[in-house]
Amino acid sequence: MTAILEATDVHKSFGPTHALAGAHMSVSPGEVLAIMGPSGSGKSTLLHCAAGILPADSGRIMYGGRDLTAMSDGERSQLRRSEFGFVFQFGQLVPELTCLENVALPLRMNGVKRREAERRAAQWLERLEIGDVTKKRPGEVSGGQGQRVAVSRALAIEPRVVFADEPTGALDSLNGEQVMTLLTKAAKESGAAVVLVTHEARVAAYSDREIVVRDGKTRAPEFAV
Ligand SMILES: Nc1ncnc2c1ncn2[C@@H]1O[C@H](COP(=O)(O)OP(=O)(O)OP(=O)(O)O)[C@@H](O)[C@H]1O
Repeated sequence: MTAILEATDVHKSFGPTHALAGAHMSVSPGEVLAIMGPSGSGKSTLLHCAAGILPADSGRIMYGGRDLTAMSDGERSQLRRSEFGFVFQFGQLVPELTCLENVALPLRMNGVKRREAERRAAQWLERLEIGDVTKKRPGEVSGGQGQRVAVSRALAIEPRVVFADEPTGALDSLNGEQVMTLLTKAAKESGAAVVLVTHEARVAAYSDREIVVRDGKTRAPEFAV
């Protein structure tokens, strides 16, 4: 299938650190891609560049036929808001809002009216099997429940690509497995592509395909030593 997102020969430095030195990745609709590799190898930097959060120094990032690197900051943030979903390891929920309001927030930012946004948010919380947390604030739910709220929030806008950076990094293995099962199932059902950064093989096992980053360069795992 044609890739929805494709990064080619991406370079990115932070001062003297060459975080990416010729990285490639591509993901198709409905596909779960795992980006693996040791700590500091450049996995998160590749995800951030591919999602248009960080500007690459050079290389090409094509999303649905458009070059992300040629877009204005405004166009890129509009794209992130309306077509990309994000799940990170920590601290992504707004502590003052209820779980329901957290999930409804990206919909509200895309112009959906409050009542409709909260109706859809409640459906997502049900799908992620946490319908009972709607009125609670993030500080009042468990780590596993909080991560499911984060997944609900990422999926609520029905994104075409979900970027997940160590989404289970702060969870025990049972909660981690549940979050990965629900995330990949919900993404598959909606035809979204998933770009998953992890250094754990048991998390990467949920992917359809893996690439490995070493010293800022990517390769398929069979070539990695
Ligand atoms: N904002 C930044 N400023 C300076 N250096 C950075 C920044 N972000 C990343 N780096 C450096 O770039 C390199 C790649 O970092 P990156 O976070 O992409 O690695 P990673 O593979 O995701 O690591 P980890 O698994 O530990 O999260 C590292 O040497 C890191 O220290």
